[in-house]
Amino acid sequence: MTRTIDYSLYLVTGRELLPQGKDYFESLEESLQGGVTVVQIREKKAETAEFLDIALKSKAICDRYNVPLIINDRIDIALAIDADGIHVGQTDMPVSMARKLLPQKCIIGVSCNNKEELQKALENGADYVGIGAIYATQTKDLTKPLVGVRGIGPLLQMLDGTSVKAVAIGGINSKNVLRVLHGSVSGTGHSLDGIAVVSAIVALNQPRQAASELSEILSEFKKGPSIFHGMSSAANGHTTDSITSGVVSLMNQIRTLNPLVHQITNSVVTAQSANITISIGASPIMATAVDEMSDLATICGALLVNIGTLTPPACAGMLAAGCHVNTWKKPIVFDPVGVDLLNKWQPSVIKGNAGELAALAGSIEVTSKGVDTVGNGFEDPVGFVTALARRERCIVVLTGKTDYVSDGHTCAVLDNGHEFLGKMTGSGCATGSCIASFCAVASASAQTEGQSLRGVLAKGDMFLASIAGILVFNVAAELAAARDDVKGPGTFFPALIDELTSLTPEVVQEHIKIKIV
Ligand SMILES: Cc1ncc(COP(=O)(O)OP(=O)(O)O)c(N)n1
Ligand SMILES: Cc1nc(C(=O)O)sc1CCOP(=O)(O)O
Repeated sequence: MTRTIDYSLYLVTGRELLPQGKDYFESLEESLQGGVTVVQIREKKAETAEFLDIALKSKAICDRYNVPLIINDRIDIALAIDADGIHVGQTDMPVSMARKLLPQKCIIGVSCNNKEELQKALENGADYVGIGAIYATQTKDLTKPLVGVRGIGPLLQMLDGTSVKAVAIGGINSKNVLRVLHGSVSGTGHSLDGIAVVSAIVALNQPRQAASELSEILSEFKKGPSIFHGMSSAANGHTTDSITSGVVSLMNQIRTLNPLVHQITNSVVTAQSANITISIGASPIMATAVDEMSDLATICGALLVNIGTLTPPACAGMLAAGCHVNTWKKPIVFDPVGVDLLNKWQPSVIKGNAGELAALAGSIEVTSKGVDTVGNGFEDPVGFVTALARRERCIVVLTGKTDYVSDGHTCAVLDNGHEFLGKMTGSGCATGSCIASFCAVASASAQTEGQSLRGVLAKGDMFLASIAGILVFNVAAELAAARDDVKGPGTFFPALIDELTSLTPEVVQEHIKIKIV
């Protein structure tokens, strides 16, 4: 009978990567102690006798930990040591032939880089697939395009209804593993069965510690709450009353906390967004240089990435900033869309107008002219944002005359605002600054004592924070537009800044127009 394999933490060996002086067998044993669940012996340069010797000794060690052993490419070695299975690449022994040569109990894994290869692996009866390479790697010369985190989901979806398992491989380490796990879930909810690594364990002096850290992240991810690991508490049943009191609480905290909100935004609105951030009680920093991103991630409360007038340095800054901020488990608000960036880091909130979000979703229902949406928007905006939030595994905010906020389960429909906002450039960007500021407050004030944050992408209720950001901005806009000194869009903006500065939670509570669907 085929052995049941736990693919969670799949170690592929690489003797050439061992730190100087580290013994291979000692490293293997330590990684098993750290929580490796399956091992593949990959020897690209060893002669047969040496490969056999290593495989035999490795098998004895794996047996002691009851961990299955797989052999890379070589069926003869797999047979000789009674391995649990083999792993073949696209140019190795075909799966159907390997199946004939190996005992029935042996599992067969195949490397897949794209849909065609995966389809063939399925037809040929593979037991599992290694999807890669996800990121660039120093361990192997790659000949095919990177799959990227966002390329995994569509491949996993092809495994729906089959018993074929999947691991991701290539450049995965303790810093990016959570992004890989989160970002790869398919639209049908199919997740990876595990991750395969070489250098993230083998190249380290402390393989036990490295394996244990990865193992902990994997198990926390598996048992995490269903809604994006704490980014929304809406599934527990938000009502309009609970949202109102949550918004009041965030507003009460923002001026005391005065969170630093790092914003990489387009050049048209930089000063305006910074002033709006100050007026609501947060503190903006509009840095773009890559070198500053690591330090900024330690001190900022949240990051807003707003792609608009993209320049190569700003783009590099966005890439680096997101990775560092993810590491610190702080919120990222993304406005609106750069798929390459989403391969590298995970936003907590995606915010955009109908045209921008349609482009991200690949929908042709709505198009854009410049930054503006053409037409009336989506026929079913609630269904659209809810589905997109589920797919992107974060809060989605659709802005417009009516604003929609969803965490993939609950959708809040917000009807505050004023037509002058549509006549002011960058009002959407300013909403992003407000959302990011309240995300920073929600994150800083999240109660996480006694909870492991290993599997968590960002602390705090980002659903509530997004609603707070929109409400504060839109209620202030209503108050500004109603003032006697405001004659039109020109006098509106300074009045808006004044109203944001003096806005109280009580006034927001009085004006709030919200429906939960
Ligand atoms: C789990 C897993 N996935 C992919 C590979 C790569 O195998 P292959 O394509 O055969 O390339 P080489 O390992 O031969 O370089 C793997 N080994 N394991
Ligand atoms: C062995 C291997 N196969 C890959 C594939 O894409 O099929 S990537 C890879 C190397 C993975 O090493 P590391 O974890 O050090 O990046």
